[in-house]
Amino acid sequence: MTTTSLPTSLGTASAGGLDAARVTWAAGGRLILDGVDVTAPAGAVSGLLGPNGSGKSTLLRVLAAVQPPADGAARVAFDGADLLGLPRRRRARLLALVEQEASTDLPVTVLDAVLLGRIPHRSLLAGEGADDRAAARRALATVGLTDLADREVATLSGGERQRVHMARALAQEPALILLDEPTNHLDIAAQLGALRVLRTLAGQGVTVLAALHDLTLAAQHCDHVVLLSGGRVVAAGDVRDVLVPDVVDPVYGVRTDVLTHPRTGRPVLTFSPRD
Ligand SMILES: Nc1ncnc2c1ncn2[C@@H]1O[C@H](COP(=O)(O)OP(=O)(O)OP(=O)(O)O)[C@@H](O)[C@H]1O
Repeated sequence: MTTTSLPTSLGTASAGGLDAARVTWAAGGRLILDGVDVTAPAGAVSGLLGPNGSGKSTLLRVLAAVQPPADGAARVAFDGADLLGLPRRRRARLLALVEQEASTDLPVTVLDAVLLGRIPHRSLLAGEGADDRAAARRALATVGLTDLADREVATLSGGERQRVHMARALAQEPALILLDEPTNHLDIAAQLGALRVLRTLAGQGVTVLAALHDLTLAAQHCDHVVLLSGGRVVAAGDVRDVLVPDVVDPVYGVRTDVLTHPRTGRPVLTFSPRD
């Protein structure tokens, strides 16, 4: 496992944000997450960055209580509540997880798949109501899938499926959304569309934490980033502080040049092999 000892400036979660500390997870006798502290401020888009295998997906799954932390020292607070200790149904009303390889082979229509996001909001024995269908339709419209509502999910392209996952999470109307590579499979316009949806959610006060591989995309669209390497946080904070060669180069084993975006003034990163 790679470990790096770069300066870490942890951002501070504002009230209502995600604030996790000492998150550890192990598998096969190996420490995959090694005491991770991560914050995601409310009303902001936070990016979770790091090389392949650095622990991004694992961290998102532990934060979402899909897999338990390795020990009781972990604390995952959201809006002041102990997220891991909440009853499952209450947690499902608060948080949505959009996974990278969510199962899509069920013989269901796009609309039915998105309606699954409404389950936490329904009483146990009730079927879906008009409110649920309206929320699902809104979510489909937001990701541009209205015309595909009646198609079977199994017949969709990779990018269309990715948008179904996003729509299901939107239909859930969460206060915290965790996304694993939400731009995976998406063309450039669709990537911008997905990031625009996240920005809109943040504008509504939702806490957004998204694992991203594209550092320039993160630099353009994230308010705050957390960089993982070898299961540890090596830096966190404003993109202009974290996405700099001194931090990025040792983590990714590349040479980074940072340019300035002609329209936004934000960093654009280009990479060369390290000689
Ligand atoms: N159940 C498991 N058993 C053994 N090792 C695991 C398990 N789950 C994850 N790992 C290992 O933990 C490490 C972190 O995996 P994870 O999927 O969290 O990384 P990631 O940063 O999301 O990577 P990528 O960018 O490639 O998606 C990897 O080395 C992976 O092989």
